[in-house]
Amino acid sequence: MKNDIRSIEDIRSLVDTFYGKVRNDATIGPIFNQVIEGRWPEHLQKMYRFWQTVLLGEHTYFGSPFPPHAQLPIDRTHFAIWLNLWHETVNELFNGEKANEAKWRADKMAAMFITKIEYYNNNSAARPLI
Ligand code: HEM
Repeated sequence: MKNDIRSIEDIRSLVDTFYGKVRNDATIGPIFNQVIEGRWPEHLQKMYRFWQTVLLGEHTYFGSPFPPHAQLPIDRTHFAIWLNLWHETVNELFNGEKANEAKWRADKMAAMFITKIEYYNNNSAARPLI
């Protein structure tokens, strides 16, 4: 029986397993690796803080999630792969309310990112403020 996401150790295991899959994905892996290069440890630390804040209510992430994505060569097909790997990872490791919330939050954030990216692509003069 799988447990729910309850601690920072759970968040680390979720994030590490997920980005392990992301890095190996033929479509989205190279996009991450090109931008992040040798900064994977920092990126993972940041993502622990992000999900710790979102899921555990422990406010360790102070940032703006969208701007780093604004100029990436990504569209809904990339987000579909990202979300598929995220759902797969959450389901493999956890079960419960927080696990469901992790999937729901990612779905919502991805939808918001896609809306913004498509908007900026169609309005080349506009620049993301936040
Ligand atoms: C195919 C889809 C995605 C790609 C290619 C992508 C890629 C990236 C990259 C390259 C960075 C910047 C890393 C750096 O330079 O340090 C980043 C940061 C981040 N991503 Fe994504 N991402 C994707 C989807 C998502 C989704 C769906 C979420 C939310 C659930 C998300 C949340 C974040 C957050 C919170 C950061 C840190 C922002 C900050 O600097 O404070 N990403 N992502």
